[in-house]
Amino acid sequence: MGDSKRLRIAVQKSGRLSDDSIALLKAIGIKLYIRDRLLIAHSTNEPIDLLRVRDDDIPGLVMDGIVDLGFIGENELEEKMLERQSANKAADFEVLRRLDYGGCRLSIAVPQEMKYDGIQSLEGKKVATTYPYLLERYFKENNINARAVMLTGSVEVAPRAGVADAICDLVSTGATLEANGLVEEDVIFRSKAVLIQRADGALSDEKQALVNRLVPRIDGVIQAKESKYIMLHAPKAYLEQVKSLLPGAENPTVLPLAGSDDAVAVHVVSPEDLFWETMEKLKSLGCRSILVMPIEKMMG
Ligand SMILES: Nc1ncnc2c1ncn2[C@@H]1O[C@H](COP(=O)(O)OP(=O)(O)OP(=O)(O)O)[C@@H](O)[C@H]1O
Ligand SMILES: O=P(O)(O)OC[C@H]1O[C@H](OP(=O)(O)OP(=O)(O)O)[C@H](O)[C@@H]1O
Ligand SMILES: [Mg+2]
Repeated sequence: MGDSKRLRIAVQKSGRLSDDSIALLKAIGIKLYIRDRLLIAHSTNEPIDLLRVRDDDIPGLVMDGIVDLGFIGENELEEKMLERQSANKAADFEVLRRLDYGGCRLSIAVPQEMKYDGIQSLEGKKVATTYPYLLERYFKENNINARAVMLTGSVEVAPRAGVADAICDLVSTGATLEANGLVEEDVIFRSKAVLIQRADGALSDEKQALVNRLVPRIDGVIQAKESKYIMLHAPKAYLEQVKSLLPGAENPTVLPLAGSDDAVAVHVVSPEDLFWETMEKLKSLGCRSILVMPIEKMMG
Protein backbone atom coordinates (compact mmCIF):
# COMPACT_ATOMS: atom_id res chain seq x y z
CA MET A 1 0.00 0.00 0.00
CA GLY A 2 2.71 2.44 1.04
CA ASP A 3 4.29 1.83 -2.36
CA SER A 4 1.37 3.21 -4.33
CA LYS A 5 2.21 6.24 -6.45
CA ARG A 6 0.07 8.51 -4.29
CA LEU A 7 1.37 9.84 -0.99
CA ARG A 8 -0.59 8.28 1.87
CA ILE A 9 -1.22 10.35 4.97
CA ALA A 10 -2.82 8.98 8.15
CA VAL A 11 -4.96 11.31 10.28
CA GLN A 12 -7.14 10.66 13.31
CA LYS A 13 -10.67 9.97 12.11
CA SER A 14 -12.47 11.70 14.92
CA GLY A 15 -10.94 13.16 18.02
CA ARG A 16 -8.79 15.92 19.41
CA LEU A 17 -6.34 16.00 16.48
CA SER A 18 -8.73 15.55 13.54
CA ASP A 19 -9.92 19.07 12.82
CA ASP A 20 -6.53 20.76 13.27
CA SER A 21 -4.74 18.19 11.11
CA ILE A 22 -7.27 18.50 8.27
CA ALA A 23 -7.23 22.30 8.59
CA LEU A 24 -3.43 22.28 8.29
CA LEU A 25 -3.52 20.09 5.17
CA LYS A 26 -6.06 22.44 3.61
CA ALA A 27 -4.04 25.49 4.60
CA ILE A 28 -0.97 24.14 2.76
CA GLY A 29 -3.01 23.93 -0.41
CA ILE A 30 -4.20 20.32 -0.43
CA LYS A 31 -7.79 20.18 -1.62
CA LEU A 32 -9.70 17.47 0.20
CA TYR A 33 -13.25 16.32 0.05
CA ILE A 34 -13.96 14.41 3.22
CA ARG A 35 -17.12 12.39 3.60
CA ASP A 36 -17.73 11.38 7.17
CA ARG A 37 -18.50 7.72 6.49
CA LEU A 38 -15.51 7.11 4.24
CA LEU A 39 -12.18 6.10 5.70
CA ILE A 40 -10.19 7.19 2.66
CA ALA A 41 -10.27 10.68 1.16
CA HIS A 42 -8.55 11.59 -2.09
CA SER A 43 -7.06 14.96 -2.83
CA THR A 44 -8.32 16.47 -6.03
CA ASN A 45 -5.24 18.61 -6.74
CA GLU A 46 -2.26 16.59 -5.45
CA PRO A 47 -1.37 12.87 -5.64
CA ILE A 48 -2.34 12.41 -1.99
CA ASP A 49 -4.73 10.03 -0.21
CA LEU A 50 -5.85 10.48 3.36
CA LEU A 51 -6.38 7.47 5.59
CA ARG A 52 -8.72 8.22 8.50
CA VAL A 53 -8.03 5.90 11.43
CA ARG A 54 -7.88 5.72 15.24
CA ASP A 55 -4.88 7.60 16.52
CA ASP A 56 -3.54 4.45 18.26
CA ASP A 57 -2.92 2.91 14.83
CA ILE A 58 -1.04 5.83 13.28
CA PRO A 59 2.50 5.18 14.64
CA GLY A 60 2.35 1.53 13.54
CA LEU A 61 1.01 2.40 10.10
CA VAL A 62 3.96 4.74 9.55
CA MET A 63 6.58 2.43 11.09
CA ASP A 64 5.32 -0.54 9.04
CA GLY A 65 5.40 1.57 5.87
CA ILE A 66 1.66 1.23 5.21
CA VAL A 67 1.35 5.01 5.04
CA ASP A 68 4.02 7.59 4.26
CA LEU A 69 3.12 10.35 6.72
CA GLY A 70 1.03 10.60 9.86
CA PHE A 71 -0.26 13.28 12.22
CA ILE A 72 0.03 12.03 15.78
CA GLY A 73 0.40 13.18 19.39
CA GLU A 74 3.91 12.69 20.76
CA ASN A 75 2.44 10.86 23.75
CA GLU A 76 0.90 8.17 21.54
CA LEU A 77 3.98 8.05 19.30
CA GLU A 78 6.40 7.56 22.21
CA GLU A 79 4.14 4.94 23.82
CA LYS A 80 3.88 2.91 20.62
CA MET A 81 7.62 3.23 20.04
CA LEU A 82 8.36 1.77 23.50
CA GLU A 83 5.78 -0.97 22.95
CA ARG A 84 7.32 -1.96 19.61
CA GLN A 85 10.85 -1.83 20.96
CA SER A 86 9.89 -4.19 23.77
CA ALA A 87 8.45 -6.59 21.17
CA ASN A 88 11.58 -6.25 19.01
CA LYS A 89 9.60 -4.70 16.16
CA ALA A 90 11.08 -2.01 13.93
CA ALA A 91 10.25 1.45 15.25
CA ASP A 92 11.82 3.70 12.60
CA PHE A 93 10.32 7.02 11.66
CA GLU A 94 11.31 10.63 11.22
CA VAL A 95 9.68 13.63 12.87
CA LEU A 96 9.21 16.22 10.13
CA ARG A 97 7.67 18.99 12.22
CA ARG A 98 6.42 19.64 15.72
CA LEU A 99 3.05 21.35 15.28
CA ASP A 100 1.19 24.08 17.12
CA TYR A 101 -1.79 22.08 18.36
CA GLY A 102 -2.61 19.02 20.48
CA GLY A 103 -0.71 20.43 23.44
CA CYS A 104 -1.26 18.38 26.60
CA ARG A 105 0.68 16.64 29.35
CA LEU A 106 0.67 13.11 30.71
CA SER A 107 0.40 13.41 34.46
CA ILE A 108 0.06 11.32 37.56
CA ALA A 109 -3.01 12.32 39.55
CA VAL A 110 -4.25 11.03 42.87
CA PRO A 111 -7.56 11.22 44.79
CA GLN A 112 -7.90 14.46 46.80
CA GLU A 113 -7.91 12.52 50.07
CA MET A 114 -4.66 10.66 49.35
CA LYS A 115 -1.51 11.98 50.99
CA TYR A 116 1.13 12.46 48.28
CA ASP A 117 4.78 13.31 49.01
CA GLY A 118 6.27 12.63 45.61
CA ILE A 119 6.44 9.58 43.44
CA GLN A 120 7.64 7.36 46.32
CA SER A 121 4.09 7.61 47.69
CA LEU A 122 3.10 5.23 44.88
CA GLU A 123 5.43 2.44 46.06
CA GLY A 124 3.51 -0.86 45.91
CA LYS A 125 0.42 0.85 44.45
CA LYS A 126 -1.61 0.39 41.28
CA VAL A 127 -1.88 3.22 38.75
CA ALA A 128 -4.48 3.13 35.96
CA THR A 129 -3.38 4.45 32.57
CA THR A 130 -3.72 4.19 28.80
CA TYR A 131 0.07 4.66 28.55
CA PRO A 132 1.62 1.73 30.48
CA TYR A 133 5.00 1.89 28.72
CA LEU A 134 5.54 5.60 29.42
CA LEU A 135 4.37 5.12 32.99
CA GLU A 136 6.56 2.08 33.64
CA ARG A 137 9.56 3.89 32.18
CA TYR A 138 8.89 6.69 34.67
CA PHE A 139 8.61 4.19 37.56
CA LYS A 140 11.89 2.61 36.50
CA GLU A 141 13.69 5.96 36.21
CA ASN A 142 12.55 6.76 39.75
CA ASN A 143 13.21 3.30 41.22
CA ILE A 144 9.60 2.83 42.19
CA ASN A 145 7.91 -0.53 42.46
CA ALA A 146 4.40 0.21 41.30
CA ARG A 147 2.06 -1.40 38.79
CA ALA A 148 0.55 0.17 35.70
CA VAL A 149 -2.99 -1.07 35.10
CA MET A 150 -3.98 -0.63 31.46
CA LEU A 151 -7.37 0.95 30.74
CA THR A 152 -8.26 2.19 27.26
CA GLY A 153 -10.71 4.83 28.45
CA SER A 154 -12.46 6.42 31.46
CA VAL A 155 -9.18 6.23 33.35
CA GLU A 156 -10.36 8.95 35.73
CA VAL A 157 -12.96 6.71 37.35
CA ALA A 158 -10.45 3.96 38.24
CA PRO A 159 -9.69 5.10 41.83
CA ARG A 160 -13.37 5.48 42.69
CA ALA A 161 -14.12 2.12 41.11
CA GLY A 162 -11.42 0.50 43.22
CA VAL A 163 -9.44 -0.52 40.13
CA ALA A 164 -6.36 1.49 41.07
CA ASP A 165 -4.97 3.87 43.72
CA ALA A 166 -4.02 6.65 41.31
CA ILE A 167 -4.10 7.44 37.60
CA CYS A 168 -1.76 8.62 34.86
CA ASP A 169 -3.67 10.38 32.09
CA LEU A 170 -3.65 13.30 29.69
CA VAL A 171 -4.38 16.73 31.09
CA SER A 172 -4.95 20.02 29.37
CA THR A 173 -7.13 22.40 31.38
CA GLY A 174 -7.39 20.05 34.37
CA ALA A 175 -11.21 20.19 34.29
CA THR A 176 -11.61 16.43 33.87
CA LEU A 177 -9.39 15.70 36.88
CA GLU A 178 -11.22 18.24 38.99
CA ALA A 179 -14.61 16.83 38.03
CA ASN A 180 -13.41 13.44 39.25
CA GLY A 181 -11.95 14.58 42.56
CA LEU A 182 -8.35 14.04 41.44
CA VAL A 183 -5.27 16.23 41.94
CA GLU A 184 -2.48 16.50 39.37
CA GLU A 185 0.87 15.71 40.96
CA ASP A 186 3.73 14.79 38.59
CA VAL A 187 3.99 15.61 34.89
CA ILE A 188 5.73 12.66 33.25
CA PHE A 189 5.56 13.70 29.56
CA ARG A 190 4.74 16.89 27.63
CA SER A 191 3.18 16.45 24.24
CA LYS A 192 2.18 18.22 21.06
CA ALA A 193 1.02 16.95 17.71
CA VAL A 194 3.79 16.06 15.25
CA LEU A 195 3.97 15.17 11.59
CA ILE A 196 5.98 12.00 11.09
CA GLN A 197 7.26 10.21 8.02
CA ARG A 198 8.47 6.67 7.28
CA ALA A 199 12.10 5.85 8.01
CA ASP A 200 14.71 7.96 6.29
CA GLY A 201 15.10 6.96 2.65
CA ALA A 202 11.96 4.79 2.55
CA LEU A 203 10.00 7.09 0.23
CA SER A 204 10.31 7.05 -3.54
CA ASP A 205 12.04 10.10 -5.03
CA GLU A 206 8.73 11.46 -6.33
CA LYS A 207 7.03 11.17 -2.96
CA GLN A 208 10.00 12.64 -1.12
CA ALA A 209 10.02 15.57 -3.52
CA LEU A 210 6.33 16.19 -2.80
CA VAL A 211 6.95 16.02 0.98
CA ASN A 212 9.90 18.40 0.62
CA ARG A 213 7.65 20.83 -1.18
CA LEU A 214 4.87 20.60 1.44
CA VAL A 215 6.88 20.87 4.66
CA PRO A 216 8.08 24.47 4.11
CA ARG A 217 4.43 25.39 3.55
CA ILE A 218 3.67 24.07 7.05
CA ASP A 219 6.37 26.37 8.40
CA GLY A 220 4.75 29.21 6.46
CA VAL A 221 1.31 28.49 7.91
CA ILE A 222 2.58 28.24 11.50
CA GLN A 223 4.73 31.36 11.14
CA ALA A 224 1.82 33.27 9.61
CA LYS A 225 -0.48 32.27 12.48
CA GLU A 226 1.99 33.68 14.99
CA SER A 227 2.61 36.87 13.02
CA LYS A 228 0.57 40.03 12.53
CA TYR A 229 0.59 42.82 10.00
CA ILE A 230 0.52 46.11 11.90
CA MET A 231 -0.36 49.49 10.39
CA LEU A 232 -0.62 52.81 12.16
CA HIS A 233 -0.26 56.54 11.74
CA ALA A 234 2.58 57.89 13.88
CA PRO A 235 3.74 61.41 14.66
CA LYS A 236 7.11 61.93 12.90
CA ALA A 237 8.58 63.36 16.09
CA TYR A 238 8.04 60.08 17.95
CA LEU A 239 8.94 57.64 15.16
CA GLU A 240 11.90 56.15 17.04
CA GLN A 241 9.86 55.54 20.21
CA VAL A 242 7.08 54.03 18.10
CA LYS A 243 9.52 51.66 16.39
CA SER A 244 10.97 50.54 19.70
CA LEU A 245 7.49 49.61 20.93
CA LEU A 246 6.64 47.49 17.88
CA PRO A 247 7.89 43.90 18.04
CA GLY A 248 10.14 43.11 15.07
CA ALA A 249 10.05 46.68 13.71
CA GLU A 250 13.76 47.08 12.94
CA ASN A 251 12.93 47.89 9.32
CA PRO A 252 9.35 49.10 9.10
CA THR A 253 7.89 50.56 5.95
CA VAL A 254 7.43 54.30 6.58
CA LEU A 255 5.19 56.13 4.11
CA PRO A 256 4.14 59.74 3.81
CA LEU A 257 0.56 60.54 4.73
CA ALA A 258 -1.38 62.63 2.23
CA GLY A 259 -2.23 66.04 3.65
CA SER A 260 -0.08 65.67 6.76
CA ASP A 261 3.46 66.98 7.32
CA ASP A 262 3.94 65.84 10.88
CA ALA A 263 2.67 62.22 10.68
CA VAL A 264 3.65 59.12 8.68
CA ALA A 265 2.12 55.70 8.07
CA VAL A 266 4.10 52.81 9.57
CA HIS A 267 3.64 49.23 8.33
CA VAL A 268 5.39 46.26 9.90
CA VAL A 269 5.15 42.46 9.89
CA SER A 270 5.45 41.55 13.53
CA PRO A 271 6.51 38.03 14.60
CA GLU A 272 4.02 38.26 17.46
CA ASP A 273 0.66 39.76 18.35
CA LEU A 274 0.45 43.29 19.66
CA PHE A 275 -0.66 43.43 23.28
CA TRP A 276 -3.41 45.84 24.31
CA GLU A 277 -0.90 47.47 26.68
CA THR A 278 1.43 48.25 23.75
CA MET A 279 -1.45 49.63 21.71
CA GLU A 280 -2.34 51.91 24.60
CA LYS A 281 1.27 53.14 24.81
CA LEU A 282 1.31 53.80 21.06
CA LYS A 283 -1.89 55.75 21.37
CA SER A 284 -0.47 57.84 24.19
CA LEU A 285 2.49 58.71 21.91
CA GLY A 286 -0.05 60.16 19.50
CA CYS A 287 -0.44 57.21 17.14
CA ARG A 288 -3.79 56.86 15.41
CA SER A 289 -5.60 54.28 13.26
CA ILE A 290 -3.70 51.39 14.81
CA LEU A 291 -4.62 48.23 12.91
CA VAL A 292 -3.50 44.68 13.77
CA MET A 293 -4.30 42.23 11.01
CA PRO A 294 -3.96 38.45 10.65
CA ILE A 295 -1.62 37.10 7.97
CA GLU A 296 -2.80 34.10 5.99
CA LYS A 297 0.39 32.84 4.37
CA MET A 298 4.09 33.70 4.58
CA MET A 299 7.12 32.72 2.57
CA GLY A 300 10.70 33.91 2.53
N1 LIG B 1 -7.31 17.66 26.55
C1 LIG B 1 -6.49 17.67 25.51
N2 LIG B 1 -6.02 18.82 25.01
C2 LIG B 1 -5.19 18.82 23.97
N3 LIG B 1 -4.76 17.71 23.34
C3 LIG B 1 -5.20 16.55 23.80
C4 LIG B 1 -6.08 16.47 24.90
N4 LIG B 1 -6.37 15.21 25.11
C5 LIG B 1 -5.68 14.53 24.18
N5 LIG B 1 -4.96 15.32 23.39
C6 LIG B 1 -4.08 14.92 22.27
O1 LIG B 1 -4.91 14.42 21.23
C7 LIG B 1 -4.67 13.03 21.02
C8 LIG B 1 -5.96 12.34 20.67
O2 LIG B 1 -6.85 12.47 21.75
P1 LIG B 1 -8.29 11.81 21.72
O3 LIG B 1 -8.88 12.00 23.07
O4 LIG B 1 -9.02 12.29 20.54
O5 LIG B 1 -7.83 10.30 21.49
P2 LIG B 1 -8.59 8.93 21.51
O6 LIG B 1 -9.77 8.98 22.42
O7 LIG B 1 -7.50 7.93 21.79
O8 LIG B 1 -9.11 8.80 20.01
P3 LIG B 1 -9.19 7.54 19.01
O9 LIG B 1 -10.62 7.19 18.95
O10 LIG B 1 -8.67 8.07 17.70
O11 LIG B 1 -8.32 6.45 19.58
C9 LIG B 1 -4.00 12.56 22.30
O12 LIG B 1 -3.20 11.41 22.13
C10 LIG B 1 -3.17 13.77 22.68
O13 LIG B 1 -1.97 13.83 21.93
O1 LIG C 1 -7.62 18.53 31.29
P1 LIG C 1 -8.80 18.55 30.36
O2 LIG C 1 -8.87 19.82 29.57
O3 LIG C 1 -10.08 18.24 31.06
O4 LIG C 1 -8.57 17.42 29.25
C1 LIG C 1 -8.24 16.10 29.61
C2 LIG C 1 -9.14 15.10 28.95
O5 LIG C 1 -9.08 15.27 27.54
C3 LIG C 1 -8.87 13.99 26.95
O6 LIG C 1 -10.05 13.32 26.72
P2 LIG C 1 -11.12 13.80 25.61
O7 LIG C 1 -11.92 14.92 26.11
O8 LIG C 1 -10.41 14.01 24.32
O9 LIG C 1 -12.07 12.56 25.49
P3 LIG C 1 -11.79 10.98 25.48
O10 LIG C 1 -12.07 10.57 26.89
O11 LIG C 1 -12.78 10.46 24.49
O12 LIG C 1 -10.38 10.74 25.05
C4 LIG C 1 -8.07 13.24 28.00
O13 LIG C 1 -8.15 11.84 27.84
C5 LIG C 1 -8.66 13.72 29.30
O14 LIG C 1 -9.72 12.90 29.71
MG1 LIG D 1 -6.73 6.53 20.75
